[in-house]
Amino acid sequence: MAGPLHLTPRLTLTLVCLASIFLSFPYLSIPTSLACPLALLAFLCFLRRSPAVTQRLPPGPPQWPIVGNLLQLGHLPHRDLSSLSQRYGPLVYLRLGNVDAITTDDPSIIREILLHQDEVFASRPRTLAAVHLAYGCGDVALAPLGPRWKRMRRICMEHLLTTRRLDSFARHRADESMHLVRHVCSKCQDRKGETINLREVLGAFSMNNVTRMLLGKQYFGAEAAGPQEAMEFMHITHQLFWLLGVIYLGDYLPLWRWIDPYGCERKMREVEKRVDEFHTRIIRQHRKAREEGGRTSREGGVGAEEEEGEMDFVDVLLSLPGEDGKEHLDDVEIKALIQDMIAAATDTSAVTNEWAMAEVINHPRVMRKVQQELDEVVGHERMVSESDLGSLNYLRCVVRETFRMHPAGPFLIPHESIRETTIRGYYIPAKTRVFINTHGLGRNPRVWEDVEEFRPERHWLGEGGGRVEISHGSDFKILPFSAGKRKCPGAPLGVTLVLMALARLFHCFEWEQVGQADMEEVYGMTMPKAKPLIAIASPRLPAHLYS
Ligand code: HEM
Repeated sequence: MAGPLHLTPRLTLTLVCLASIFLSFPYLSIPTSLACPLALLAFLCFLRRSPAVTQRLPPGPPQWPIVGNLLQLGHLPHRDLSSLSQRYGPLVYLRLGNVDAITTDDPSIIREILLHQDEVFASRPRTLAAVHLAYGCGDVALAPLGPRWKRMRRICMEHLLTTRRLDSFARHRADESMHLVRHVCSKCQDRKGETINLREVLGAFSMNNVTRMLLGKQYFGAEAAGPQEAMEFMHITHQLFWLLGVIYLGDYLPLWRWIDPYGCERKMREVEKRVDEFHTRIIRQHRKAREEGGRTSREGGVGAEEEEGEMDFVDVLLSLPGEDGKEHLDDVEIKALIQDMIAAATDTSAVTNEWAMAEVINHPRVMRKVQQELDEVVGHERMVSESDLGSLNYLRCVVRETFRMHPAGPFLIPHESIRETTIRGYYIPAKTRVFINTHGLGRNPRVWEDVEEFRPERHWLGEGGGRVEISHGSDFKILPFSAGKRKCPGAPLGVTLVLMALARLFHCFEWEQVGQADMEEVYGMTMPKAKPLIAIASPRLPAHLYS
């Protein structure tokens, strides 16, 4: 099939295409002398693809040689894929470099993938970021389907994220909710009218809640671990999120991986090393504390069950037996789980809270209704507590609407098929990458009316309609925590952190927008606002409640 290579129109197109990648893709820039031989080699591979297979694939946009549809993905790929879905239908096929991919924003196709064919589609691609930043895919979130993922997920479900364990941290969460209120209060009382950077405030709230559970430490605030450690921790986690979110060309065109002109893989290795040192230190400190205590749980003469309830996650992991009769889990397994808990829990809830605050502050009508509900359910003589959250149905609609418009994971975490299959008669090859476009789903005009309008009432079940659920329903029209084997195991905790922060902030303060509302997003593993949310707060409850 691949004859002698003249400068045919197709080859010319190929080379033009390569030139445009070098110009347009931030992680590629290679000398032309290297580009040409690579281009020819990749071009031959392209020509060898069987047209018979392509014919049975789902519809999709025409592909460029070598890069396929990579150039169609800009800096907001979820929006680019939505446009393709609107044009080509509910199931779209793409060729991203040498990777087969499908995307969908349609509830029935999503149900097919996550429910009916969960066995086929519940794996993960082995990306370079996952290899470097998740201990060789040895964690839960980025691990391919298999016995190791199953075991690690079971540890999460049976030992870390159980209702009993999460209940045992309720006191810490209550402390952190009060700390959140005081943090904001200090800004509006000392310097009246001072603007508040809600990204910082909400980021610290999520981070402290997670590090208290995980490491037994608060990182920002009164009992903080120390400014240097906190800064280091924040810096590493930011780098980690950024690298996990990057669409790295080396994952799609491995031939060019070694060029890495912007040093992306080098950065991954650097962060990998720093993260590993950080985790090694945490484990060492915990082991030392356990040795000094001379036991596996805290002193004080309480019963073993009660003591175990007070262990932080690292303590729990250190106390678990390992595989094949080993006395303990391997350090690498513990580190991979610590890594997952930090990465999966902090950013998701902080990003959701910032979007919800931005939308509500931008819609004074919604803010009044949220506060009216809080005043009815909680009143003005006490703070909101976790037991109130189930009764705040309008606030729950606000969170649902936030997830519709601003899902924390715009593509969930991309799935991968383990074997070939068909969907609606279309052939889907093995190892196809699956981009379930939750951003596109929430703004799909075939599913929702007035998609750009923030209107929590659309989720209202009516008086006596029961509690508004925040995770997905059987209609798959909204999917904040996914479904099936890979669904988020931290959803109940995530919902509590989101509802609690919002309830406290709207119950305790009036909010005023600073400048123009700005609702632009940036793409990443999570999808934050492009600019941090800045607002002005003033207290609305009696002064003694803030002290
Ligand atoms: C508002 C908060 C949260 C949101 C919106 C969220 C959302 C998600 C989403 C969309 C996924 C990917 C599911 C898929 O690929 O199909 C996921 C996976 C995961 N989440 Fe969450 N999450 C949140 C909070 C948490 C918390 C608090 C924890 C743990 C403490 C957690 C732990 C995990 C883990 C371990 C996975 C990987 C599951 C697997 O691959 O088997 N998440 N989450």
